[in-house]
Amino acid sequence: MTRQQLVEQIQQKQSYLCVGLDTDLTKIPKHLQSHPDAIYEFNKAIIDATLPHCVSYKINTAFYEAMGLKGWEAMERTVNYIPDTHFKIADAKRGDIGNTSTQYARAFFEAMNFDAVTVAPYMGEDSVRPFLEYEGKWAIVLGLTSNKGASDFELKQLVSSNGEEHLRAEFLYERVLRTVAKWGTPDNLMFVVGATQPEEFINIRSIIPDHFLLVPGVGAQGGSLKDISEKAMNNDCGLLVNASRAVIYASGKEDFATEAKAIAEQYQFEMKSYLC
Ligand SMILES: O=c1ccn([C@@H]2O[C@H](COP(=O)(O)O)[C@@H](O)[C@H]2O)c(=O)[nH]1
Repeated sequence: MTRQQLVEQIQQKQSYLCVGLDTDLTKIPKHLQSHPDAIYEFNKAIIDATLPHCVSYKINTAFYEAMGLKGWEAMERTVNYIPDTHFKIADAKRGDIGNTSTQYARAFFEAMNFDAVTVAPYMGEDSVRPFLEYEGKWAIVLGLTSNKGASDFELKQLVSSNGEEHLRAEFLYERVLRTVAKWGTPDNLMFVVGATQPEEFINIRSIIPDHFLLVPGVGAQGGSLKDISEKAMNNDCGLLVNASRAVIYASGKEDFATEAKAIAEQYQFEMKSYLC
């Protein structure tokens, strides 16, 4: 999906919600757990219910990989079920030497029909580049993540080498944004920014004004949709805000899909107010 198509979807739907399909067999409703295709059946019901309220789905591959072959099959069937109107993200956090990243890119962009893959930037340009070489596909690089451990490396200040002592030394995540932004364009590169890092949103936008941000951390992790929307939206919206557990586990009973729809609709309603 191109940037223009994504922006059109956001405008049409008046939503920048990404529903996270972090589907865990132990957390889905009891009546589905014994179904031979439980994960796929659950995902299908969630997708049918939330489709009008979101523009994207994010499949966190860990939940599927953990189930072995059956999990990979459920992932593939799920991604094929999502219509092409919706932006399909493999949250796989890949990245390796170029020769290996090329195979990861093939796995998600050729063997499977994802629009984007999340990528860890630690191994540098050759590890990210293979994900940027597909027309209409995207790398979503980890910038400032939503977890507590973001302070272990991402929020560490680098020792200044330019002699500008009056300036605060750069955070590692800022260096990542500035450097990685040169490897791609706002048409094939997004960044992950956690909704739990509100004090950094304005700074992030000053460094990468045009890129889309994939924002996990609202809902179960307590981040604020209002904060991210007011501080980091750009002229194209520029945001995909993810909620996984808050939507898919809105109810643990037979009404799970109806309740997921209701939560997705609430997010869409709030998003509408920030878009106008
Ligand atoms: O910084 C990050 C990067 C990725 N994630 C992923 O997003 C979802 C969040 O799930 P919730 O249930 O809405 O909390 C999940 O797949 C994470 O692995 C993140 O949370 N933070």
